[in-house]
Amino acid sequence: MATISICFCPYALARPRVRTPRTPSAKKPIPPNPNPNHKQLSARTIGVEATTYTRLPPKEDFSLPSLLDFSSEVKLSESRVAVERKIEKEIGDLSSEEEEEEEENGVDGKFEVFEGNYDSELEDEDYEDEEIEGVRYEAIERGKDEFQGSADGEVVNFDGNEGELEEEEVKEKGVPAVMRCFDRAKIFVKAGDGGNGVVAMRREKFVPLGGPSGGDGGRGGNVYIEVDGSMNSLLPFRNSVHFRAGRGDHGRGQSQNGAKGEDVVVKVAPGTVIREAGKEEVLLELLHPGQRGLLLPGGRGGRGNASFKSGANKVPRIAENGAEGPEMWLDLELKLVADVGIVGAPNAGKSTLLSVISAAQPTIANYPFTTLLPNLGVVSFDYDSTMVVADLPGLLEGAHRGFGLGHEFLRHTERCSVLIHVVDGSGQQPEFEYDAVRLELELFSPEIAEKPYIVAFNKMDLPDAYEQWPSFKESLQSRGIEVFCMSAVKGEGTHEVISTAYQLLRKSKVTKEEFKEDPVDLNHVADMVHKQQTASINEFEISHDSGTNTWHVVGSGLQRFVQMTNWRYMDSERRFQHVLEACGVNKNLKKRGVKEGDTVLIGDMEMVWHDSVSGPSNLKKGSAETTKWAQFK
Ligand SMILES: Nc1nc2c(ncn2[C@@H]2O[C@H](COP(=O)(O)OP(=O)(O)OP(=O)(O)O)[C@@H](O)[C@H]2O)c(=O)[nH]1
Ligand SMILES: [Mg+2]
Repeated sequence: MATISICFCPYALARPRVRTPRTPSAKKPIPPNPNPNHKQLSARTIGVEATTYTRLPPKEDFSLPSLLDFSSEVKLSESRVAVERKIEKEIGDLSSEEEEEEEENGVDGKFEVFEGNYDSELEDEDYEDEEIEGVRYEAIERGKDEFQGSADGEVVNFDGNEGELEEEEVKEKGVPAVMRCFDRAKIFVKAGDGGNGVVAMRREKFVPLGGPSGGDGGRGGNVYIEVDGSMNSLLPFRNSVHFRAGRGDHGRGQSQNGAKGEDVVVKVAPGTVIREAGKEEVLLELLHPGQRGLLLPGGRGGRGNASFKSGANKVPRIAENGAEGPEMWLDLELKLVADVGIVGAPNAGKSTLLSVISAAQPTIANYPFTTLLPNLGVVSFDYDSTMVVADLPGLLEGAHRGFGLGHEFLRHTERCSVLIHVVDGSGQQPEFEYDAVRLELELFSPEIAEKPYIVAFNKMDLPDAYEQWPSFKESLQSRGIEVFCMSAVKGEGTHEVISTAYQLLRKSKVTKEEFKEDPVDLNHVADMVHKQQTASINEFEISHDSGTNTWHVVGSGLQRFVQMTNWRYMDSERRFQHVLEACGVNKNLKKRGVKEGDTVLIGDMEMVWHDSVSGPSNLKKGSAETTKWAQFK
């Protein structure tokens, strides 16, 4: 008689910035740059008011002793740190250490297995040591842990994988963590495993031969993804990375099925784009608050022995493990959903404008990069006419090469329909400032540059701006650009700016509605996973590693069958042999020339092939060949 061997194998797998003095008396001439192409840094002092920066001074300027002597010199890195600290404080415990890994969702798994009280005659008939014609595999228990899962409730350990991925993550240098995490996140989601089915026999007074009564395991919890209108960043994912749905309860005696595992809902901000980690293809794009989709369906519960009862096998001693819930790492990227985006050089007055036109209270201060993260505000005109406006961090010349901060956030304008370009009218060269920012937008994305926009010439309350306005206006108008003047601080002229933006928005909305797309299916990822889960057991591929005499049988249906086989029960092995025979694995292997002693790998299972010497005459009543096994679903 042939020996069968089955063994389990573990599855592997500062920039410095110069601030000009604020008091007129402290004005210092800006040193000429030796580079003729270098345009003068528009850093100047206007009373106690703003200084607009359109570019960072070249590095060598910082080593000039004359500049180092400035008593009022402030380094950007310092101001950035200060502002960052402030932001971290605002968002509460975000600066605290990384959260401990969540507790594993495993179930203690203390369930009773009822066995016994079955007809001894049946036992003799059904459970004699039978043989099947052809080949057989022998189980070798390689590690206790692998088996423990099926009996005691699995505690699934993902640490290996997670660790690897986290280690691989390359930290972007130069961008503070709070900014990196504002609109990007990497999360791990896992649907719950199904609960195990059990073998139990009904033992009741006056009910002789009660028969099998082992209940099925409960289905694992699902992972849902939902758009939460109150969120406007992905910062919460900085502290919680792992989302695991609950495991289904195991079945119990008296035909009691296990309860379904707890679902988990991952809440994201409107405008979040979801990709599988490391891949380009977009899985989901979530735009509207309240949208909800099923991301990963929970694993099926394993069947208990009551489900295996049939005419030919009245007392089955077999139960399945619950199916493992699917898992994946996801890259989340947020592109804010705002109707209007305010862009411009640092310190131009963008946040001031937002604070005047909406109830938003962004931080406003007379230094560049006050705004480190985009701010959103809602502008209401009437009861039903509102628009969402985003104030973005300032843009510098060279932003596309990584200068300043604004470029990091330009992608948030991708979803805006209209842009308001704020120019600091009191700057030395407002037109140059305008052109520099415009160029950056074009370099970032031609699509953004094509969006309708208006120019708002700000700080008209200052004499310098007032003086420069006529020439600026003339120059831009001659280029066909719509330009407005305003004083954001005083709230003068802002209404014209914002109403024009609203008119443009309405126009673009009308055009967009003409091309309305079909409603999006948010469950398609789950459908894809479900399709994989229900793949036919007959679909598999066999590959051969001639060097090591190893055969790999790959097929998701077959692999799931192997994972759900609970070797603890005596009929499991017979069913296993039967299924491999029935789905054609044995036949295919023989056809491909498998030899005695070769290793066959199916999923996590390692088996040794033995040519059986037994023939058809060895088959006995109740053997795997004659027993009708419940179909594997
Ligand atoms: N006089 C005058 N000052 C203004 C006006 N608008 C803004 N400011 C000042 O300009 C400075 C910068 O304003 P912010 O609104 O923080 O500028 P910002 O464009 O948001 O700057 P970043 O966030 O650093 O890019 C502040 O000191 C404001 O008080 C204005 O219309 N007139
Ligand atoms: Mg700002």
